[in-house]
Amino acid sequence: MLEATDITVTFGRHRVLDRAAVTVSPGEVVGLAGPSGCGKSTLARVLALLLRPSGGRVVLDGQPVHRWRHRAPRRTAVGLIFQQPRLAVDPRFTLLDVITEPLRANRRPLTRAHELAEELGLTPELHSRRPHEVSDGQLQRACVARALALEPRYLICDEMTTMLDASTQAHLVARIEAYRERTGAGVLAVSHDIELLERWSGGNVRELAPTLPIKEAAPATGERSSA
Ligand SMILES: Nc1ncnc2c1ncn2[C@@H]1O[C@H](COP(=O)(O)OP(=O)(O)OP(=O)(O)O)[C@@H](O)[C@H]1O
Repeated sequence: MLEATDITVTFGRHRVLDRAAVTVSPGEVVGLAGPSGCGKSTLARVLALLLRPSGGRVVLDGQPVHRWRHRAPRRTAVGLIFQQPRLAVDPRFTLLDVITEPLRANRRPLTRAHELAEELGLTPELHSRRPHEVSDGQLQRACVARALALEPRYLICDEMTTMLDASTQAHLVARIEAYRERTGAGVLAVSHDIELLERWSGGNVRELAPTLPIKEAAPATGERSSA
């Protein structure tokens, strides 16, 4: 189980999350909805172990996460797919490099990259192209393949299909569903598209409420100006 409880995240004076909570069980799809700016992506990054919260705790399969900077194998337990693939890849990489990167970093057989490319519908002529030579949909397919490469136990899909057409969206959701059914992975799907979340999660959707901005701290009595 991937559990985040009492998560508080503050950027400067802005409290983005205030005791937020979400839990994803193995094999489950959880939808995460909420208005723009309420902190969905921030919570997704906390769950993906990329952002250390100011407060609260994350527990991964019974183990509390303490060492946020440590590149331990548990990092590979949670895969993350971002909304904008162009911001999520090195522009010098070919699509095959994108998929191969986590395999290489974790000393896994690279042959798996070709299988993943095929599963995601990336034909061989696309493998050697760089991000500027492919469509957003083709690049996102490579990013999904990259996220699946190390067979994560949990997958966080942050607005994964927002910018894509309906058929590419359906294809990517179907690939992740096939992966979930085969491996029993848990999925957190973040989106503005409530219909997509309802359909994908079978109605298992959490709504994240926006927090109020932190109020200016009142000056202590003794420090009050005489003006
Ligand atoms: N690294 C950061 N530094 C400062 N502020 C940040 C940072 N990351 C996010 N924020 C702010 O936190 C708030 C929540 O951002 P977040 O991206 O989590 O919202 P969201 O609910 O995913 O929004 P959207 O649905 O529009 O993608 C926003 O006001 C954003 O500007």
